[in-house]
Amino acid sequence: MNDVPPRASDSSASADTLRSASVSPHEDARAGDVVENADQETQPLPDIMRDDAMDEDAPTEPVTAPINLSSALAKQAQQGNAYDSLSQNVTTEPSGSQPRAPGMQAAQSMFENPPNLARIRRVLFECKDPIEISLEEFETYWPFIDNVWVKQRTNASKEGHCTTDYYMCRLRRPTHRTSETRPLPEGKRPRKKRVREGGLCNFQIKVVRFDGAYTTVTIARTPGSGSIHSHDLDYIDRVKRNSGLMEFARRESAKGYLPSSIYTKFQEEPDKLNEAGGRFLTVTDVRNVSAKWRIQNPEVKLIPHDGYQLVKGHGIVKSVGPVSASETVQTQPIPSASSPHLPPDTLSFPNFSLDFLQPYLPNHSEKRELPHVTLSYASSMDSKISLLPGMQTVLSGPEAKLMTHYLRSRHDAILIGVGTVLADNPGLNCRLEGAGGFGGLGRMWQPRPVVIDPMGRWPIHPDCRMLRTAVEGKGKAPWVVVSPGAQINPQRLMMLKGYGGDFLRIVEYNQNWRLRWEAVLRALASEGIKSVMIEGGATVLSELLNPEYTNFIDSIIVTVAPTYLGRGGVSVSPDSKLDQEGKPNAALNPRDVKWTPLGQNVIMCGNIRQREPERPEEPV
Ligand SMILES: NC(=O)C1=CN([C@@H]2O[C@H](COP(=O)(O)OP(=O)(O)OC[C@H]3O[C@@H](n4cnc5c(N)ncnc54)[C@H](OP(=O)(O)O)[C@@H]3O)[C@@H](O)[C@H]2O)C=CC1
Ligand SMILES: Nc1nc(O)c(N)c(N[C@@H]2O[C@H](COP(=O)(O)O)[C@@H](O)[C@H]2O)n1
Repeated sequence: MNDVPPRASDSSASADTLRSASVSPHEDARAGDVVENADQETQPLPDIMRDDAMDEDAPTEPVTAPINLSSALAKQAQQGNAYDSLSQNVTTEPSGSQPRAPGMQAAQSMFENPPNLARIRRVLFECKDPIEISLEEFETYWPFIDNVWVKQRTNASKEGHCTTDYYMCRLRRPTHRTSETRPLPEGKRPRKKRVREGGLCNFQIKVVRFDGAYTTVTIARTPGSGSIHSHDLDYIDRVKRNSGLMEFARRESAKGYLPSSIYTKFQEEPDKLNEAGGRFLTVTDVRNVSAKWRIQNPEVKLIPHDGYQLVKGHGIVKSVGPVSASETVQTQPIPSASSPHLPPDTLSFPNFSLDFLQPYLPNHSEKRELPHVTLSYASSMDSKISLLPGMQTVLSGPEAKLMTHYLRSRHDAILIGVGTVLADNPGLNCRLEGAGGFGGLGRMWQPRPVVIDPMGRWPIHPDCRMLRTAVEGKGKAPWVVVSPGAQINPQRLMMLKGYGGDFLRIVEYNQNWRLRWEAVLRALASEGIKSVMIEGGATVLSELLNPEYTNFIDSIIVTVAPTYLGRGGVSVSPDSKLDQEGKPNAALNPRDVKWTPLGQNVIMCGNIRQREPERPEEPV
């Protein structure tokens, strides 16, 4: 694990924050931080309980005791909520199966894929970002993608809690002619095996397993790895079959079925077979699996599946005629591919291009001291973001809403002021299909909500949407930025930590006795946050559009709605500015501006801070 940079928060460089040991090991850490946090996570409860800033005598809130995310999920599983998390889905209805009408017989399917298999195979193939998943998820999905990888070595930590397996893409390893490496038995001809030069793909990953109360597995590219494979997943599926798929074949062989019958049954469900990586499965693959089983069971007479027969010269053919009218069953309308496994609030991934956003988005490979900051909000024609103070107002149409959720997925954190939390009780998660909790693994694509609440005014409790979202595995728990004067009693602190959230205390003020934005951003950077999308509200946005902050703001993405909210509305507007001669001047002019219509809205994108020129990727 030497190649994971230590968290800056472990050094003394970070701002004075309340963050310390996490009660919920898997939720608090960013993917890839597992081992570095390991010691922290097993420490006794933090000293924070004795912090001077705490009001130990303050009345306690009605708290349901510190809650650990995994036990919360287990609790929900017992309650039968099928939509709560991927780990829940793993044990529920498999993907590809269709709803059955009452009384309908179970379909004669030979194999059942785990939910969302195609998408998850792609995620585990691309490894775009480090991903932290439960052991159960790992054991369910890894066999279906193990054909891509060849293990290079394994490292185990001294205490044995952490094991790291290093893998390279199969196409990096050369293959040899059998006859060149091994003498052949007499009379046996060499197999016509295609020789492959090594080094065709420089993709390398590590799989870090951390054994604790809740065992997690983190999958991440290693520093020397290329950023993408030099080929697609189909290419590897053609070269080698994965072991999840072959396990289906092995199980069926062990029931004594003919390889050609097993192969035929696979081919009857081509979508499911493709989903499992079996597009290039051959009858020989199945024969090889069956032959292994036959060595132990030579006496068994192999048979075709029910409803099939072996016809000499034709192979396996269906032996039954069409189903008679009395046997037909009215089925429910077929839902879209994976919808039975997704929460009802899932948003479909935009089917329109969002390429116009690209120049304004964070580039996480860029080395920088402070996070990339994007201001993103929705405004009326008269620059109002809500009808009245404290009133949530919808200004984004459906397309712009999808865009906002996409933007959330592209940032490490989403920041808002306490005024917005009190007005909107927002979820601040990414609800696009494919995000963690919405068909994706772990907390992938889920940003960290950050709330600026200097005085601790937010009466945070388990019913807040942000905490519910975290418990349901649909987002991360919030970090609340407070000043030293905030009254945070220990129960409140422990509750938030129990959900995987935390308080960050900032002790630096500006001349107006407001928290210094630079200190806030530095504290976030020290916690590993590389990009922040600031959504609001009016006070936060108006302040950050002032000249003293333009150096901290990279880009601005405003959704403009075709409506006037009127004078009573809440405006986003920086302070007025005068030029050197004292004449009124524009307060801020974003650069590289692009206007893009999206449904009924227009999206204005612009840069504020001068951008560093993009650096070419370092050679490996
Ligand atoms: N259309 C859109 O895109 C959006 C609309 N909104 C709307 O905006 C409205 C809320 O706006 P608003 O009331 O201005 O609230 P904000 O969300 O801007 O929160 C303001 C509060 O945050 C704290 N704060 C902000 N900056 C600092 C700082 N530098 N130092 C210390 N504290 C700071 C202060 O808390 P304290 O007072 O405790 O000192 C301040 O009063 C709502 O109606 C909401 O619906 C919100 C987001 C997006
Ligand atoms: N982009 C955008 N368009 C609007 O019309 C809005 N009202 C907002 N509001 C912001 O989104 C938050 C709600 O988030 P959830 O849907 O609850 O996750 C709200 O708090 C504002 O920050 N944004």
